[in-house]
Amino acid sequence: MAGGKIRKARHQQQHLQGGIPFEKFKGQHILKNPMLVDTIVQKAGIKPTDIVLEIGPGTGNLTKKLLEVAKSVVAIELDPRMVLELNRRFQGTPYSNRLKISLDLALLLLQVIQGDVLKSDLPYFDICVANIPYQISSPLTFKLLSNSPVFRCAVIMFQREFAMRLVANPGDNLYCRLSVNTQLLARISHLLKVGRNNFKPPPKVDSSVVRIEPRRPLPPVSFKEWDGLIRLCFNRKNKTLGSIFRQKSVLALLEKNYKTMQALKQAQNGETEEDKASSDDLGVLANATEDMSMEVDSGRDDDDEMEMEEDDVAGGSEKAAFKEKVIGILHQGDFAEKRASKLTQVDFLYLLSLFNKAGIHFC
Ligand SMILES: C[S@@+](CC[C@H](N)C(=O)[O-])C[C@H]1O[C@@H](n2cnc3c(N)ncnc32)[C@H](O)[C@@H]1O
Repeated sequence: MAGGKIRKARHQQQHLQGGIPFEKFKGQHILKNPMLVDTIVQKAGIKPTDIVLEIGPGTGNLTKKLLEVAKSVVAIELDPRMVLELNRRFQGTPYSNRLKISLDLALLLLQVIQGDVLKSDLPYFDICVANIPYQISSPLTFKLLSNSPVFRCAVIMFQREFAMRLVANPGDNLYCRLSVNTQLLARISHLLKVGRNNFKPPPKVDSSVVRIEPRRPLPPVSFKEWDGLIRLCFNRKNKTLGSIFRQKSVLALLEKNYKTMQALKQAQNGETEEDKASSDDLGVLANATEDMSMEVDSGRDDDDEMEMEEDDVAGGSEKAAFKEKVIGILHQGDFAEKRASKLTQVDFLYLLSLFNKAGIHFC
């Protein structure tokens, strides 16, 4: 019993830095390998004129190196104990002029902001460098990508599997809605594999550092439309698109959207809808709290049951005609026998344009 208590105390002791016990639910895994910190900072390509955004500075191991190469660092940290530790660590050092720490959010001079990055307005930054808590990976990525003004690049540590999903190509096992959506908005490259022993305490998973460079201009597509199509296609990514688009529920949704759009057009006296990527569209992304990171194919094998057959259709000539229209579009682009798991960005853009031209929308 006493031995158990001692073991427990030793175990907790391992997880202390500067007297702070780390809290796993806040993703507190501190970088303990200085060479790794140097490599991340070097790969980020920071210029002396850059303002760097760091998310989750923790006890400041990465912050210290960032301050050596950047013009300034703005850090957003959830845990007030860490903010105090940063304060303690940098006060009275040559860095303290460059990293002004204060809990007073009213002052514009603040460069460490205490708060939840997902709920904070992001300050201006040229480049983001961060070892983040993995549980916010997906919403944080889309929050950054919807940020305006656009930043030059983000160099971020993610859980390895999340990183591999970000960079996955058509045909890869991990190619998914997350890959297609992020690659629409950014160029993404894998920089570095990081083993779990580089952290204190070590997480249960391996990690990777990834570079994210926002695309500008954005492809001329409404993100809401795009994500509507991608979500449908990747719900069962290994099924043919013909099979997905024959499902009753899919046809019913598209027909409803189609009729709404027709009615709107009539109301607007024949005005045409233009599908542009607008800041409004990206605003949708910023509010996306859903996590699309680990979505998997629903794996259902019930295509035949779900499909809408002609004689199945109640009062159905209108519905049958709509189904024919949808399947016609798939054939027109040679998509009926293809699967989302193998389609490229260009394929999806073309498919969306065919649907939209026919007045069929996904949101
Ligand atoms: C993986 S640790 C990284 C610490 C430090 N950057 C390092 O590399 O040693 C993640 C940090 O993010 C902070 N954090 C967790 N959730 C956050 C959130 N929603 N917004 C801002 N910071 C958060 C944690 O308190 C923790 O300090």
